[in-house]
Amino acid sequence: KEKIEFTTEQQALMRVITDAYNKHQIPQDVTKKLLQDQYSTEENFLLLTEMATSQVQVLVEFTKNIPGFLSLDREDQIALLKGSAVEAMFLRSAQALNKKMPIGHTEVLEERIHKSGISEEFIKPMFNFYKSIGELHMVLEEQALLTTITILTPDRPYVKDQPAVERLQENVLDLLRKMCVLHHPQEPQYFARLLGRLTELRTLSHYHAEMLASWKVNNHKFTPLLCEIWDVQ
Ligand SMILES: Cc1cc(OCc2c(-c3c(Cl)cncc3Cl)noc2C(C)C)ccc1-c1ccc2c(C(=O)O)cn(C)c2c1
Repeated sequence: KEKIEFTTEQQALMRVITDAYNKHQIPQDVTKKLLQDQYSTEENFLLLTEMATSQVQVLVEFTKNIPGFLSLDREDQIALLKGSAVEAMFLRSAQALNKKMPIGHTEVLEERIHKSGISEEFIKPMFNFYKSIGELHMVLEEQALLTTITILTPDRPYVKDQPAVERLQENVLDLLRKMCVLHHPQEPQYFARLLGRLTELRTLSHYHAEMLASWKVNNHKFTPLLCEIWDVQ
């Protein structure tokens, strides 16, 4: 059995990332709206748009706390955020739907996603992904590290200094590998399974581009922040 040891740097990195992940959450007033408003397709779309906009703000704040991120080239920081936003949000919504949300919240949230004008062909892979994340029973630290690894993906479009991003991502990958052995000692393949979800995320983000296009066709409006991060409009 491998004895897991964390270096001082790794312990600091783990604490900074986990604290940031905990600190930046969707505000209660947005989550509360989930239970109040009506269930029309239009109402659901507006609520989801508001959650997505709030989620992007949460994501930007979280990303700024990733050690080394703000030392990257400014344009590369933008390229990483734009390239990873959808994937990080799918991860976060999957984790939200799988965690013990207050009674009834999960069902209401799922219902609103089902009835928001997303066509069936995208609903299926989306909920399959939610299920596959739920089955992993990730601890919070693993969720935070996996989100960080998604953001620090070097081969996003327009990233100029990929090696600089690789160096940051490698530190987080090494830390996640150790965390997986520590929290899932019976499952030697657990780390590989987690990274396999990142491949599924890329597929989902391709579906997402088509989802946005179909919403646009039905003349659905997005917020300026979403238009900017998703290059729509
Ligand atoms: C649940 C959802 C949806 C969402 O985006 C909603 C959307 C998506 C889309 C879709 Cl449906 C699914 N996954 C990712 C995308 Cl990005 N694509 O377009 C839209 C809008 C613009 C219609 C953004 C964010 C959350 C979300 C995340 C975390 C939490 C959370 C917690 O952490 O405790 C509590 N609540 C209520 C959350 C809600």
